[in-house]
Amino acid sequence: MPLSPSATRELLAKLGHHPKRFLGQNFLVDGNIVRKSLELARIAPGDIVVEIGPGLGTLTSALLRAGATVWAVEKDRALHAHLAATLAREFPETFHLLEGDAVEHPIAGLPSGEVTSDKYQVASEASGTAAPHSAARTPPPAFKIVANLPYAISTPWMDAILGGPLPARMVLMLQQEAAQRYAATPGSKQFSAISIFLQNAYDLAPGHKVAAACFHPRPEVESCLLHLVRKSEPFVFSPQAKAAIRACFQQRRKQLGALLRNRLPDHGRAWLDTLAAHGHDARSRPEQIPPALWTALGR
Ligand SMILES: C[S@@+](CC[C@H](N)C(=O)[O-])C[C@H]1O[C@@H](n2cnc3c(N)ncnc32)[C@H](O)[C@@H]1O
Repeated sequence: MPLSPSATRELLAKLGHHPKRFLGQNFLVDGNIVRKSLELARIAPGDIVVEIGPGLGTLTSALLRAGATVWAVEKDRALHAHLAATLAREFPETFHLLEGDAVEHPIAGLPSGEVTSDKYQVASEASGTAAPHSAARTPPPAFKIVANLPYAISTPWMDAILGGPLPARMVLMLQQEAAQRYAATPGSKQFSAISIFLQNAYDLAPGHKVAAACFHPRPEVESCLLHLVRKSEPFVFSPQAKAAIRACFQQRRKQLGALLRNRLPDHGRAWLDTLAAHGHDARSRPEQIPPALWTALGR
């Protein structure tokens, strides 16, 4: 599989394929980054790995050769056809390739029954409550995600992933701006709803900056390899709680009391009481509230 810039250019020429900007087609051409991704993800034979946008198959090939079973979703029809004719033939048992959109298929068609359990209780739609998982239940078989993401879809895709089932570990190539938003702390400009959803489910290791020269063609934005490990007690927000939090951040300079008055059945009173116990009040602004305090919204 291609790794060097020249081998990548040759393969693209042979396929008559011009990288599509709107699909974020910046292919990895650096063996160290591929190795680092597998190392951070602690890939071992028998692992179940989801990959988003396998492209020319550079990461995919390394994952398969390391003995992982890979479930991948690729939107580009021509690249999907190329992978179907090459890697899918070479690894008929362990490579599952889907043509489609990763936002619609966030875990690439991996049967959720194989990895889901009732460990993560997403709140009931009717009650709008969210509950953490019970540690007493049998954990589901772990799966991991390793991907050089198309940057345009990283946040809607991440949002879909955080609805569960939750991968045990994720190693993601992201636009640096997105990585900063995911890891942002309260009070910073980047702190947003996705920071809260993500940080309540995952521990984030400091990201590694990745040079534009590691891709062909070179992206115009900065890239970052982010490593996320699922918390021992991850919290999955209900759709209602997510909507309320997103609405708060759309007017992030407004006071919480005013923002929640018409959003929650009790005008947000119960939640504001919890905040008060932690030194915040109705005049606090959404960007000041730490991620863990938002989990009380749905309880
Ligand atoms: C940054 S490239 C990564 C390619 C390859 N994994 C690599 O590292 O060289 C992103 C890939 O995602 C694919 N892609 C873009 N949007 C997608 C979407 N919505 N769903 C699935 N794949 C998508 C692109 O066609 C491309 O192959």
